[in-house]
Amino acid sequence: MSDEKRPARRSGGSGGQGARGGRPGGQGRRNDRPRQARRPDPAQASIDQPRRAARDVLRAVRERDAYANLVLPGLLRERRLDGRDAALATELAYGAARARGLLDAVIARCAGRPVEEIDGPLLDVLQLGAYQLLRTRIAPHAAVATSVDLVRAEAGPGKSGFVNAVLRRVSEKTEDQWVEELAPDAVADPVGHLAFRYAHPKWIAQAFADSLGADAAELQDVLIADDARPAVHLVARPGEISAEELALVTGGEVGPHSPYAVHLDGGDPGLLDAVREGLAGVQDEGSQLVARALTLAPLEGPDNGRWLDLCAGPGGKAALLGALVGIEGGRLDAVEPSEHRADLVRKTTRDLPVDVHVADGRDPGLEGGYDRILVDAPCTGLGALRRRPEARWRRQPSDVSGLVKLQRELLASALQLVRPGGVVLYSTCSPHVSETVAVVADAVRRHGAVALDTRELVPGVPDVGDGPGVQLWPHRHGTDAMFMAALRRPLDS
Ligand SMILES: C[S@@+](CC[C@H](N)C(=O)[O-])C[C@H]1O[C@@H](n2cnc3c(N)ncnc32)[C@H](O)[C@@H]1O
Repeated sequence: MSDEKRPARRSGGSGGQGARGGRPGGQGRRNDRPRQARRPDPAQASIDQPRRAARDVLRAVRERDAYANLVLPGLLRERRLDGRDAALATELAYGAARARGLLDAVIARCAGRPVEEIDGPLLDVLQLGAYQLLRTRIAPHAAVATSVDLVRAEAGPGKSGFVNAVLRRVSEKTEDQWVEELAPDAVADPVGHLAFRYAHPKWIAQAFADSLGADAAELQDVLIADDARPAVHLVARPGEISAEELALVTGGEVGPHSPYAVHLDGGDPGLLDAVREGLAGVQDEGSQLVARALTLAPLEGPDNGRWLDLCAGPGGKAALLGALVGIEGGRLDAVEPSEHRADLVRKTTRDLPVDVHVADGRDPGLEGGYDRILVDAPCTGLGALRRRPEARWRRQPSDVSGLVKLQRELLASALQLVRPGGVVLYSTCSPHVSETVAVVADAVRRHGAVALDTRELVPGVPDVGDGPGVQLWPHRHGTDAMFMAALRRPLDS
């Protein structure tokens, strides 16, 4: 792990000081009485708050299938953690959630048993401790002692002794040494080796390698990019504000690929006036390129301004398409089967010429004859793993086939709803070839759709693959790994 990704060594409190030797007033034997029996000591209570918060996030992910990035902000607010404490809690919770596979392999070796045989609450703390030991500069004695404290407070000294013993073993080697010892051989199984080293399930690393094809040497770069926190991308709403103006008022930088994109260094974009006033939204630059590609695709015959977004929730692309079709005097129909997500589309597209329909895109009950249709299909989301720390461990290879069936059906429906000579743009936030080129090839074969050279629809964007589809990558473009392919319905069909 590079130094800039490590939390700074802390001069006390939550970080570098050992809890045993370094506690304020903590000389000699530790007091083993339950926490509530101790004299309240605000300074001491604050020591473990970030780790408690991180532990509680891991627990929510394990017990309730919660999303770490949705649970953590609420916990930080509720417990009034901010500044360095909030940063530490975030680094530990997200870092441990991402690195789970690697951490579990090390923990299993040190515990002498599979992690499935370790109590869930203990495993949460072990993962947190192992993460600190292997991937941060937090002093080992602090990482171990604070983990022991977390367990002792809840489960008593017997279990904390187990945690102490396992983490001490973990601390005997560096991350590189553990990888050397536990990872599959780099020559015999290069993908398995990189997957282990960069803490990804092998099937996901293999999916990236398959999609990269001849460029699979870049696999390491993709896996590293997946662990980097994505920059905040804003979209300047066409007709409301230009990207240059938006950059000026937000202090951001105009994005390199989309004419609507502005990149911010960080901060909460929801607090920006431009976002609150609806002049701009938060949207990955790759998603902006997808929406724009649909608008640039050449039609046979005139564009009558009837556009359709067949999988619209929560409405990011519908908002961009709605603004663009509005400039031409047209309208967008937006289809979304989930009531809740359809509501989000309504909110995102208010004041735009967009009609939201709660319906199944496979049979939405709309009259055909559309000029342009976007099928931004439900997918595994393997191209946006960096946004959800635990997502890589939640997804299963068995998810793919059900999604592929739905993707094919949605694309077939779109090819029915588009007029002859009109264009369908199929996209996924996954680079898995079963969800991307294979779905498109199936549509060409079965429905006689004509594949257009989609590279021409992302002008100026380099390294998008050999065509006709376009594959974006975080390590090449700074975007999610979005795929897109434009298909035209033949005039004589
Ligand atoms: C990848 S998301 C779309 C993101 C959206 N285009 C945006 O930019 O905000 C896929 C959407 O398809 C919806 N969906 C799932 N099954 C569907 C179906 N049978 N027909 C239409 N949409 C469906 C999901 O609820 C989800 O909102």
